[in-house]
Order: sequence, then structure tokens, then C-alpha cells
Amino acid sequence: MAAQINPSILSADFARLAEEAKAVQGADWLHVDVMDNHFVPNLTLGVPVVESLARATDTPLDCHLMIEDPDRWAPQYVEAGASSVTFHVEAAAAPVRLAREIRAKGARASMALKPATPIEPYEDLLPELDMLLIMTVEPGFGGQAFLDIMLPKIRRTRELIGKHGLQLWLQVDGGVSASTIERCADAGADVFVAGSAVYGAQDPAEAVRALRAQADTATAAASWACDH
Ligand SMILES: O=C(CO)[C@H](O)[C@H](O)COP(=O)(O)O
Repeated sequence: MAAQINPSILSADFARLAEEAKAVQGADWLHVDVMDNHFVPNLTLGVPVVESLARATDTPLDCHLMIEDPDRWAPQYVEAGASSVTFHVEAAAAPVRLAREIRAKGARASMALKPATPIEPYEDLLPELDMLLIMTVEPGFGGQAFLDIMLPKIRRTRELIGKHGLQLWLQVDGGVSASTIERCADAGADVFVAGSAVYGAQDPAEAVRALRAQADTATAAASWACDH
């Protein structure tokens, strides 16, 4: 599978979201950062904006809920038109039940880990998921520096996915750019969220293509991909 590039609208112009969605034509998904000023110290958008965005673009929406009480809210994002919904394990009361509910409603279920959250306690949850998101910055803001110390966690997660023979995608989010994407792909990521590296570029659609090409080249040379 080719690397998937998901531009993060956190770095887009919120007054022109429909145009900004079109500016990244060719992106695999549009990454929608939902923040509630409780789980993270920032506030962005909610269900009504996702409903409008889903009508405005053909690119599927990958909603990343950086909010408290995702057990209550995540199903509403599926109903609003999200094709993939990510909740944080640190915030979910019943992650297995929630993943099953998201899937039953017809979306891909994904779970996110903050930088300080290890993967090992959640190994048994992996079969319940379509994607696992490893945060490579502290969630809350775009434009932060990539945390290199997350690379072993990405590598370990890729090993666990292989060990269980699972198909789930491994997404990274935060500080992903032309200078860091190859390290992420080499470690085992196959879905890449990029905010400032895409929307800060002169030609966002070209930035998506260039990032994908870089990731594909790094993946082709990576031991985790060669072994399978
Ligand atoms: O979830 C996020 C922050 O919590 C954003 O998706 C992420 O930071 C993307 O921005 P950038 O690529 O500029 O780091």
C-alpha cells in the first residue's frame, strides 16, 4: 500500500475551510483536529463544522478527537460524516466498546496515544482497531518540533502489528515534514498527518505528492516492509 498523507486542517485557514480542503486534492484523507480546551489546551471545532466539511469535500474525513468523554461524542462524528474517528485512550472510559460502536456505525475506528503513553498495555486492543495513532508531539498545537524519542514506540507498534498478523494502519501526527517523514516510514508508520508542512507550502497539493514519494521510497527500503 502506498503511504497515505493526511493534511491537518489545524494549519489551514479556518475561514476558508472548503477551499483549503480543495487545495489538497489528491490527499488520502483530510485530518480534522477536534479540540475541547480540556483534554488539550486549545479549542478548535465540533460536530456542525464536520457536517459542513463533509458536504464540501469528497476527500474522506479523518477526525482526531482531542477531547474528554469521547465515549459520548465519537459516534456523533460518524453521524456527521467522518469516515475515520480517532479517540484518545487516555480519555476513553471503555475503549473496546467505543471502537466497536464506531465500526458498527460504519466508520474506521482508531485509537491515539499521547507521547507519554506506552503501547504495551494496549496490545490486546489492537484487533479492535483499524488504525493506531502515535502522537509525535504533545497534542494541542501545530508547528511543533517532531519528537525523535517516539521512533522506538513506532517501531515497537509495527512489531506488534506484525506479531498479531493485523492489517491496521499506523498513523503518526506532529512535526511530520520532508525532514522527518523518512524516519517515521522507516520505523513503521504508513499514514502521515502533516499540517504546517502541507498548508505552509506554496503548493499544498504538490507538498502532499512530495511527502508521499519520500515516504514510499523510505518504506520500500525499510526492514519491516521487506519482511512482509
Ligand atoms: O494533532 C495535532 C496537534 O495536536 C496536529 O494534527 C499536528 O500537530 C499537525 O501539525 P504539524 O504537522 O504542523 O505538526
